[in-house]
Amino acid sequence: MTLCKHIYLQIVEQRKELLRARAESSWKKENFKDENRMEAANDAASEADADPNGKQFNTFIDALLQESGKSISHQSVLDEMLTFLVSGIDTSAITLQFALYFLAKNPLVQEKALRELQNIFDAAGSTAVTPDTLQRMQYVEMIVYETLRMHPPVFFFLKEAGVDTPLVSSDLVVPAGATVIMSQRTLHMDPKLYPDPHMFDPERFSSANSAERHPFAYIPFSAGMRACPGRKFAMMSLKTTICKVIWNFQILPDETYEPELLWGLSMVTANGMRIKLLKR
Ligand code: HEM
Repeated sequence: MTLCKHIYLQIVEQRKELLRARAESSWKKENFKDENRMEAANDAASEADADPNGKQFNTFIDALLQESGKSISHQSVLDEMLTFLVSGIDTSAITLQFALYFLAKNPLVQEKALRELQNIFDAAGSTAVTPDTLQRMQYVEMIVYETLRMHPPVFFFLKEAGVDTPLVSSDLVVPAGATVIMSQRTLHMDPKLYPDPHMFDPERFSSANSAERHPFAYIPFSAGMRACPGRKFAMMSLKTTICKVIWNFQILPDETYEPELLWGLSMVTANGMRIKLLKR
C-alpha cells in the first residue's frame, strides 16, 4: 500500500507539472506574437506532453486535478485516484495469472484460441492488436469470462440496504440499514446455474449458451450503479495480453504446482503462480 501511495503521488506530481506546462505554453501563445518565441512555447508544450504523435491527451487524473479545490476537494481527488489504482492493478493481475493457469491446464482451449487468432490476423493481414481485431476475439473474451467466473478476484462485497428490501426468492425482507455480504464466487459455482462448475469451459459464455442466463447470475464486476467502472478497460487489457501470450508461446502446466488459495480482500495464491512457456 505504501508503494502504491508513493507511485500515485509521483503520477499526480507529473500530471500537475504537465498541466502547468500546457497552461504556460497557451499563455505564451496568446501573449507573444514573435515567431521564435512562439516556436519555443510550442516545443515546451510538446516536450511536456511527451506523446510521439504530438497529441494532447486529457487523462482522468488531469480532469480531476483541474477540478481540485473547485467542485471537489483536493483530498477527494487523491482518494479517487488511490481507489482507481488499488481497484485496477491487483484485480487484472490476478485474473491474468489464473487465465494463464487455466490455459496451461486446458491445451484444447489454447488451440482453439490460437486458431481464432490465426483467422483474425490472416483476415487483417497483420498481427497488430487493434480495436477492430480485439472486437473479433470472441473466444479469447470467453476465456476471460470463464476465468472470472471460476476465479473472481473480488469474490465478495458488502451492500447496505437503503430501504426495506424483500428478497424475490423467499419471504425474507432485508431491513433498511442492514449490511448484506454477497459472494459472487459462491454464485458462480452454483451447479444449477453452471453445471459441473469446477470444469473450465469457455463455451458457457458463447452467445447461445448465455442467452437464457439471468444477467445477475454472473457478476465478477458487480452490477448496478456501483459496478466496476474499469470493466471495459480491464477486458481490453486482459484480452490484449492473453492474445499476445497465446500467439507467441505454448503455455504448459508445471506438474509439481497446485495453487494454494488465500482468501483475503481479494482471492490470491499463497504460493505464487507457476506455468511454463515454450516459444512458438
Ligand atoms: C478483472 C479486473 C477487475 C475486476 C474483476 C473488478 C471488479 C470490481 C468489483 C466487483 C467492484 C465493485 C465492488 C463493490 O461493489 O464493493 C469494482 C469496483 C471498482 N473498480 Fe473494478 N475490477 C476490475 C478492474 C478494474 C480496473 C482496471 C479499474 C480502473 C481502471 C477498476 C476500477 C474500479 C473502481 C474505481 C471501483 C469502485 C467503483 C465505485 O465504488 O463506485 N477496476 N471492481
